[in-house]
Amino acid sequence: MSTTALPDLQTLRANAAGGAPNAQFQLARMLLATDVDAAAEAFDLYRRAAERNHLAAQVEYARMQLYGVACDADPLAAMTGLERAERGGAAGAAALLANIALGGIVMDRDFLRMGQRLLLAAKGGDVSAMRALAMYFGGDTDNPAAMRQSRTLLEQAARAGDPISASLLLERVRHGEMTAGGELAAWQALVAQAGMPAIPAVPGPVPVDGPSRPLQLNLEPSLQAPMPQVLSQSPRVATLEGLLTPEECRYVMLMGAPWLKRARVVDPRTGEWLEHPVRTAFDATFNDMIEDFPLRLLQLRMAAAIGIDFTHAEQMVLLRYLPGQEYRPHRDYLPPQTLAGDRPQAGQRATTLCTYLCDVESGGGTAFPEANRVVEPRVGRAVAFRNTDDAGNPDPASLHAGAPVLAGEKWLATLWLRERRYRTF
Ligand SMILES: O=C(O)CCC(=O)C(=O)O
Ligand SMILES: [Fe+2]
Repeated sequence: MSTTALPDLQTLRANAAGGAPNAQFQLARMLLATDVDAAAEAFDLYRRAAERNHLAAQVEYARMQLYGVACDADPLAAMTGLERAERGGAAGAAALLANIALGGIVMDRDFLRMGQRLLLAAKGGDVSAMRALAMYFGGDTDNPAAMRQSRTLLEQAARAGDPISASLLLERVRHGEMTAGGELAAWQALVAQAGMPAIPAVPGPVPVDGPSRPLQLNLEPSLQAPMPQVLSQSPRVATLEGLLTPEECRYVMLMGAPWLKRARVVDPRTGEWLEHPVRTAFDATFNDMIEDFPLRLLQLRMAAAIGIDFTHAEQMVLLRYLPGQEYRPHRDYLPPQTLAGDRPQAGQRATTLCTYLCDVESGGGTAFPEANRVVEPRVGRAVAFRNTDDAGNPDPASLHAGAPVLAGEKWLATLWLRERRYRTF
């Protein structure tokens, strides 16, 4: 990141109009950060700078193409642009390509190549890649070398200004999984400055202090999931214990917390989104821009655990319930108007997977009245249920509710899985 002061807007505009790629890039970035209506202008500026071989502009231009900002989404064009930027040495391009590859739509799900790309990106200073590798190595709590590597990567990302990494380090210290070093105050300052919300305590395993094994970067085993335990056949309900690790739960909460707002529901008669007493929690949607490599990788595991490909998943939703908040009995399948407006070719929300991200002091179970079962929230546990019958028709027996939280907080990640592919990359 450049430490030199940015030129003023007028000078930038003049230089950008004169065709200077760096001015075009900086102006586009400034416009996107300050003016929601300037996306089209920024897109054009990035395109022009990208054509003149400005690497960071190539990455940002491709990002807009990938997410369909100020243009129709074009993942294939994004990939081509990113490969060009990667060849030029853009760390951000390598990280984004690894992200795209996880979808397995426009690129192969080549886990070895993804790992290499993350290493390259992290070496080049990309904080999202550092975080992704830190999460991967941090899963190996009985290998001291892996835990050291994980910590080093998080520290690097925190030094580069990433508040998520700083929060992850602080959570490890908070739960005695790691001793604080001299940078503790810097992490705290970073987290405070970013306004990171507090998350509930989710203690993880304390790393062992034994002999180290050699480090390996093999992402594929990250997809291994616990076996579903069937609770009911009709409606079809199953639970999965330990689908996410405690640190992954923290990760999901930290990534989503800044975006939480009062939840709304679809009016089944009009298809309109409304605030309603039926759902009184706070929610946040992990849109494409938030969905980084670790978030996509853990969704891949969640979907695979119930035999569905990740690409069928709608954007994951984070829910946070305070005492008294609940989600009254409802069904997850979409009314025809809503379905028609949101990728109808993907079909119904055939399956729901809810993963509890923390323990709840009291209350907050997920109730299935037709099955006479209640699933209690437990950190890392998931409950999966079918919303349609075998013929694909909405199944009214899929009725369920999030019971009121009585004490503590309930944080939950919900994945709604369509019958067919929903994602574009
Ligand atoms: O909070 C719960 O336990 C249920 C959540 C739910 O029904 C949903 O997210 O669709
Ligand atoms: Fe639901």
